[in-house]
Amino acid sequence: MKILVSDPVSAAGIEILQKEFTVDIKLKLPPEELIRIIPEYDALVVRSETKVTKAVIEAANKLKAIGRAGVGVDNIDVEAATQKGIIVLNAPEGNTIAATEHTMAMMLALARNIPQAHQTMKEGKWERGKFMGVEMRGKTLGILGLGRIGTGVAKRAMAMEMEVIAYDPFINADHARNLGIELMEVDEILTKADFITLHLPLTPETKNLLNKEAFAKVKSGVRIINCARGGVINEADLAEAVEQGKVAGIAVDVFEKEPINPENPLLKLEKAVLTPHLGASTAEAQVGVAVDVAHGIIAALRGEPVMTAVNMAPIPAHVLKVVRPYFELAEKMGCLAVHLADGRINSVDIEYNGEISQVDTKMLTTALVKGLLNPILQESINYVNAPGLAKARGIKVKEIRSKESADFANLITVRVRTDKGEHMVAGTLFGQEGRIVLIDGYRVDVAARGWLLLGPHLDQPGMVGKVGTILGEANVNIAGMQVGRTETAGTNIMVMSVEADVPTPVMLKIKAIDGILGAKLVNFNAG
Ligand SMILES: NC(=O)c1ccc[n+]([C@@H]2O[C@H](COP(=O)([O-])OP(=O)(O)OC[C@H]3O[C@@H](n4cnc5c(N)ncnc54)[C@H](O)[C@@H]3O)[C@@H](O)[C@H]2O)c1
Ligand SMILES: O=C(O)[C@H](O)COP(=O)(O)O
Repeated sequence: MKILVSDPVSAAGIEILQKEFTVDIKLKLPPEELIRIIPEYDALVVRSETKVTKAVIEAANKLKAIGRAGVGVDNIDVEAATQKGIIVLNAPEGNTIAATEHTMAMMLALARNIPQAHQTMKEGKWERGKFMGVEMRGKTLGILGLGRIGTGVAKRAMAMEMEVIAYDPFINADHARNLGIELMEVDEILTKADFITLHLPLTPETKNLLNKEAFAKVKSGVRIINCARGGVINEADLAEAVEQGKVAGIAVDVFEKEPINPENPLLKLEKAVLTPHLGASTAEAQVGVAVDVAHGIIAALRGEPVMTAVNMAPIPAHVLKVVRPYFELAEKMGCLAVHLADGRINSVDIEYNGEISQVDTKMLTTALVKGLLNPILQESINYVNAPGLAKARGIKVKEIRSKESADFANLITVRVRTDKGEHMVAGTLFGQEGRIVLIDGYRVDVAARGWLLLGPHLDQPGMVGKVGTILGEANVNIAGMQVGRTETAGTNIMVMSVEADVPTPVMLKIKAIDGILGAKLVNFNAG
């Protein structure tokens, strides 16, 4: 598989990718060139410079994953990617400290006019009277967006004896209070804060959050720091507020257009401290995000769940710990169930019994649906597109969770209903190994790997021998065999692990044996 890296990403991440894939590094690609070459690639790795537009995504016929070595994904058309089943993942934690520290540096530089004073020194001047600053201690800092970076800034500001207030509608007020931060609405922050710092993503909701109307409400002499995204503040309105003296100064790292347009009004302001999007520019952060994004890309290309995907529901760590060992089993169970089923699938019920039912099992359900669709659809199925593809095919997926579990500590049961009948498979973990323990009500114990030949048959002598003879004549080795029985005698199921694919003519011979009630071959290696 081939990966394109189109922005500067640390060698630490590239080397991880190169161990498994061919990696092309092509920087500063013009948009039309990116569109031209993207069909060759299975994954794309970017930072904030490459614009992954709808047109790029439409041209990307092989693309399975887009990795962002950093946090903000506003340069990627996530919706278009989701519609195409492309996983978009980021590296949200690697640059948190770097961006937090840059914010503090910008705030202090702004409060003490450091860049402006430095510039006069370089010009051979000694202008002590010109650069009167303000202290941070005792001032109110308003934080817009109390996520990873916002919280880091809050903690550091409190160490400098600032009062911290914050706006974040998605943060629990008790959580904020425990940190010593009072949550407020934006307007209240505008009227109270001496310093305002932004740590919000750029989304349709946050675009132009600080505009002319907002600047009309701010405390006169407020200082504003933006190390989040250009576009969250309207630059023209900000420049006007600074020129009018309503805003005493600004420190800005991110711009509506990057690289910055030479006409940008912020460039002309004396009371502006500006850096060219350097928030994540530390050696440590770049290694961190590159390594994290490399692991995310590898997981995505292997078809495993991606913990940092932004177009999949995130899985909290305590849930992940419980469900992670079951991902592969769930996927294989889906694969087995779809092989058993004849006809059009109407619904899939997945029941979780035991301890596992006590956590959110949505991602396991997605794994199972992925395994179920993989053998029947041409396109590549992943954790992003599986639920949508099932829905588009009219398959109703239902989860049932119950703490009760009769014979096993944990059991996953899938029932597939088609227009021709119903089939079921149940599985559990023995230690770390996934085992299938029920097939259509027959008690079995098989590992879900390799090739599995299933032969429901009449409970009469000689059945296994006849199948074994046909396989032997076809030179197909049997690695393991068992017969599943139900309480009610009459029919059994033979389950054979075979060491190679069974050719169709051989399967037809097996199906034709008198007493065999339809044989199936499941290839767990596929997909
Ligand atoms: N300058 C840089 O180099 C640099 C580096 C890293 C991150 N960033 C930017 O900083 C932003 C924040 O990063 P983070 O790691 O703290 O992310 P985060 O996801 O941890 O925090 C973002 C916070 O914003 C809040 N939020 C989201 N939508 C909101 C809305 N409509 N109104 C109010 N609050 C909203 C969320 O609840 C969350 O708490 C990123 O989105 C990125 O754009 C910039
Ligand atoms: O969102 C981010 O992670 C930062 O803005 C960093 O962007 P960069 O990777 O382009 O430096």
